[in-house]
Amino acid sequence: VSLSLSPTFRAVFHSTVSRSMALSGDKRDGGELRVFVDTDELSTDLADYIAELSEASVKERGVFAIALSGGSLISLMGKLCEAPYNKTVDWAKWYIFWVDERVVAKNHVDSNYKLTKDGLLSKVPVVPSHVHSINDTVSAEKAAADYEFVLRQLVRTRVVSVSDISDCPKFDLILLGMGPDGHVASLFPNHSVLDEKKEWVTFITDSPKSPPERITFTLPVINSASNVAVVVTGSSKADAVHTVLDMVETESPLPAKLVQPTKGKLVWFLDSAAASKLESIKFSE
Ligand SMILES: O=C1O[C@H](COP(=O)(O)O)[C@@H](O)[C@H](O)[C@H]1O
Repeated sequence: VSLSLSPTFRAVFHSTVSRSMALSGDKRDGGELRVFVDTDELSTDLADYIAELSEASVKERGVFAIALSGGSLISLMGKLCEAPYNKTVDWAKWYIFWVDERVVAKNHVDSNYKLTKDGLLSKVPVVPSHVHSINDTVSAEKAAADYEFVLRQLVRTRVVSVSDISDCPKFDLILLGMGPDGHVASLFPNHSVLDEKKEWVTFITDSPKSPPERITFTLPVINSASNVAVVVTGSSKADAVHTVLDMVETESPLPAKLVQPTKGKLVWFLDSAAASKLESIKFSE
């Protein structure tokens, strides 16, 4: 696909740049790629995407269980706080979780909870008791165990669905960002946590990105979701995007490449800077 960013092409650009991604060695149809001219257009489509999934899930199950990452994702979700979404989304039916969290106080500048509260949750009418953040008064190990316990209760009562092929929770939507090193959630390259198969929530104390202590959903939980979106912007991530989506051989796969929902739907949202090194997409002025 060769694309140009001419004004007449803009509308076509974000709606038709879609290709089937082969995400593993087998022949599964892997997912959808959406590329946007800029972060503003990406944010608009992301808000639509989340609102549509929320509506479908509330219709089907009566609730919407969504797990959020921190980082740049939260400001990219900002349009949800504006019209029409602030009024049309059924916020009272949302149950909110964190895919990963830094083990710091909830009012600490590094807290993913604080970021989300300031940037999103304080601006829309979510129900406080539906917001499930970690216990910030205990060790990383205990915080992960406590969080998994809470999750197990909510799976038991079906606030969060359960996978029909494993005992894992099946979130209606998991939203991920990706770092320039290819990490997603707090799953970092070459870290043993990538091999965790039994736990739903685990912890690390040696994150290469500060702060060192974090809790994170494991890959089996992420890959059991009904929908997973990976939202990536900026040129600093273009190499990692190319490595993952163009399936460049690496000694060990980048964590983002291991995001392969077993039965769910995967969508990558990229701005043109993040997509700039993709082989099948050429940009010109
Ligand atoms: O440390 C983290 O980084 C990733 C990526 O953040 P971004 O700012 O580069 O988008 C984020 O998804 C994760 O939740 C966070 O803990």
